[in-house]
Parts: sequence; structure tokens; C-alpha cells
Amino acid sequence: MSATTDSVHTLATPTRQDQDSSSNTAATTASTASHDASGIQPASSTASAAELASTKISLLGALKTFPDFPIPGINFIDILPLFQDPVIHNALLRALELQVELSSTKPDVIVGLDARGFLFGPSLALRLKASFVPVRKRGKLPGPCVTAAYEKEYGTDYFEMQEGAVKPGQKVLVVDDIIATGGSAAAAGALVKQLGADLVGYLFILEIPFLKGRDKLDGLPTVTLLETNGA
Ligand SMILES: O=P(O)(O)OC[C@H]1O[C@H](OP(=O)(O)OP(=O)(O)O)[C@H](O)[C@@H]1O
Ligand SMILES: Nc1ncnc2[nH]cnc12
Repeated sequence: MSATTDSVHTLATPTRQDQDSSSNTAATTASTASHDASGIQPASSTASAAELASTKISLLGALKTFPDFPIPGINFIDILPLFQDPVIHNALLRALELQVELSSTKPDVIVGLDARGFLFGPSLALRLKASFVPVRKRGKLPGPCVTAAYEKEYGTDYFEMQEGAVKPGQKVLVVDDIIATGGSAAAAGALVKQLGADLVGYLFILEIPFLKGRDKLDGLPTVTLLETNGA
């Protein structure tokens, strides 16, 4: 197991758990600082930053990796165990909430991506007193929609949003479980902008850094709680 460290990350040693024969704990790094564009946190946020750092570490041991899923060559990182234990689930939501509070912008709307962005997007929106709006895979939403095609780690797909779901002047934060190649998030961001809203940034539970997904996000503030290259 290996994990990287750099100037904005502190290495956290995840606990390997022998949970079942087909899975293992992901080699993962918990960020102790926001990955936002400025990297600056106000002095008044010190207590929140400390809480966030310890909360992230409690999330690490729950992740599992599945080699060669859904196709050979992909090391699939399963975030679903984060929702199986209510203590970990609550810690996750608290960490995401703190992460948004530490950023400079309060979003009006949380846009969550089909399907795993739906697992925490609405709960996070409630905590932030923001709206929740879904981005769905093509053909699932009724009424007039805007559509964007995108490439991801294991194929091509299409995202849609309903016209009018976000409005000009609204500050929108796009959230999803994982940023891999960044194709899904970039497509969602393009739809938000096409509808005239103000895309203020992206928030993910987990980043796979070697796939350089951030490079597709136009330099917008992009925050991830955890990261792993799936080793
Ligand atoms: O950064 P990318 O390369 O675009 O990959 C990340 C996306 O891939 C996964 O979704 P997937 O399309 O597999 O669908 P699901 O959430 O419905 O399982 C994941 O939940 C992200 O949405
Ligand atoms: N390696 C991966 N594991 C889990 N979800 C993903 N979505 C895209 N790539 C993924």
C-alpha cells in the first residue's frame, strides 16, 4: 500500500481491514487542507479545519477496491460502505458540510450527479439550506432538457438537466462521489453554465489523481475529501 504526500497534504495511514476475500481497503490520503484554488483558509476557520482533518481520517478505512470492475484494467473504488454505518455516514456529511463552510462561497444550489451523487447530495443540500437539483443519465428526466455527451474512465455517456432547474444568478456547486477522468463533472458543469447559472465549483468525496480529472474543470475551485490512485 502506498500513498503520496505533498505540500498541501498530510499523509494519513489507513487501516487495512480484512473485510472479505474480494476486497481490500483503498490506499488513500486524507487531505488536511482544502484543495481550493487559493488554498487560503481564514484564521476563524481553524477549529473547523481541525475537526475536518480528524473526520476525514475516520472515513479512510471504509473504502474498498475491486480490481477489474466493471471492465479489466479498472481498479474500482467502492464508496458505498461509507453509507452502511450511520456513524461513518454522519461523519461523511459533516466533513462535506465543513468543507463547503471553509470555502468562500455559499452555494444556493447543490447539483448532484446520477447516481452516486444522489447518495449524499440531498442531505448535504439540507445541511447547507440549499436546493438540490439532479443531473441524470439521458432519457430519465421528463420535459425539455439540455444534454451533454462525455467520456469517462470506462466508456461514453450522456447527462441531462431539466431546463429551468437552475437559474441565472444562482450559485451552483456540483457534487459527486468520485472524480476520475473528470468527464462526468465537466459535462455537468457545462450543463449548469448552459442554463445560465453561476458555477462556483466542484466537491467530491474522492479523487483519483493520476487521471488528472481536475484539468477538465477550467480551474474552478475543486475540493476533494480523500484521494487514492487505487493501489
Ligand atoms: O471522472 P469520471 O471519469 O467521469 O468518472 C467519475 C464518475 O464515474 C462514476 O459514475 P458512473 O458513470 O460509473 O455511474 P454511477 O454513479 O451511476 O455508478 C462516478 O460515480 C462518477 O460520476
Ligand atoms: N475507478 C473508479 N472507481 C469507482 N468509480 C469510478 N468512476 C470512474 N472511475 C472509477
